[in-house]
Amino acid sequence: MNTKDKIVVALGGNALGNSPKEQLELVKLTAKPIVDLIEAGHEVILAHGNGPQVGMINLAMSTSAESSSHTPEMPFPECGAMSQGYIGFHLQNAIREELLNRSMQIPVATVITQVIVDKDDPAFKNPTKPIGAFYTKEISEQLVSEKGYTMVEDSGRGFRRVVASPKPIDVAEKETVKTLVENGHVVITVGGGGIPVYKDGNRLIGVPAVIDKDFASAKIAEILDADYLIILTAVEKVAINFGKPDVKWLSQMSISQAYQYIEEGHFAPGSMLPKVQAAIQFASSKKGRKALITSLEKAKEGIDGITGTVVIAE
Ligand SMILES: Nc1ncnc2c1ncn2[C@@H]1O[C@H](COP(=O)(O)OP(=O)(O)O)[C@@H](O)[C@H]1O
Ligand SMILES: NC(=O)OP(=O)(O)O
Repeated sequence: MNTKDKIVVALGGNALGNSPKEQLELVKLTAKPIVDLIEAGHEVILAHGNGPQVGMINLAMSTSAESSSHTPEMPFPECGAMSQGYIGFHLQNAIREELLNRSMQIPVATVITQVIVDKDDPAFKNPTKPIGAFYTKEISEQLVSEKGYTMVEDSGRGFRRVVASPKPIDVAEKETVKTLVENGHVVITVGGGGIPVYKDGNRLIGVPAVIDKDFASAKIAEILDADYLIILTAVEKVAINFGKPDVKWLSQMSISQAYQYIEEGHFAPGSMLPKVQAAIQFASSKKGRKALITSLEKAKEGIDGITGTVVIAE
């Protein structure tokens, strides 16, 4: 990595936890590797997931709606907006505090960000994005019959609800984000992949979906002309034969190797597959751009080239 890169960091679920209390504790740890990058002189733009949180918010609202006429059913775009505010609140304060602890006076802000999608995206007819908690097979079957949810098994970790996940086309607040970044602010944007909206003349209209934050992160990284996309998740490296005795952890993948591994089915849909696809998208979008997939704990070592999986154009 060059001494001063523009880096989009996409934070996975393990950076945030599953409750406000857990999140408040975890973001303190999350802030450290982020601030290490800023201290090293890089321009950092943060994106984050919201799968567990948006599922939790939506479920809480729908349960309440049944029991109380005072709580309306909360549509997904509004749930996404709430998740951006809730996560951004904790994350921006943790980063602000870590910066101040290191005597750095750098403004930090979360931009409530809308991401434009195609309202006719075929994804609306085929829900694939896992959200909310993990359930046993029995409870999952109950949720299908009682609530009409679509449920899938998620990477050997249990069953989860899936919702539509259209591809990001553009970021509505991109000029605001650019201006803040150019003026030295640390910006948290496209939280939870951004609030999905489509354009209708001058209006932006919310659609019930959850955009994948890995794709939205690659999109904002391209828009901002970033040098690096870093996807931080729960594993240190990407593997082929994941979960099998002959598992092989990868330090580097060329674009063509990555396509081949996708073809061979090595990356689970809804978890590692979108990360690898987003890494390919960004690394192949312009010469010199690199994507790195590693764990939050190993972020610093990954950035120093010691670990992680780097995706680069040939
Ligand atoms: N081929 C693979 N290599 C590494 N991890 C994989 C692979 N396939 C599936 N996974 C799983 O994908 C998870 C990351 O996806 P997920 O938890 O959905 O991401 P996020 O950090 O964005 O919440 C890993 O922790 C791992 O359990
Ligand atoms: N929106 C989104 O991609 O969230 P996760 O990363 O938590 O799945």
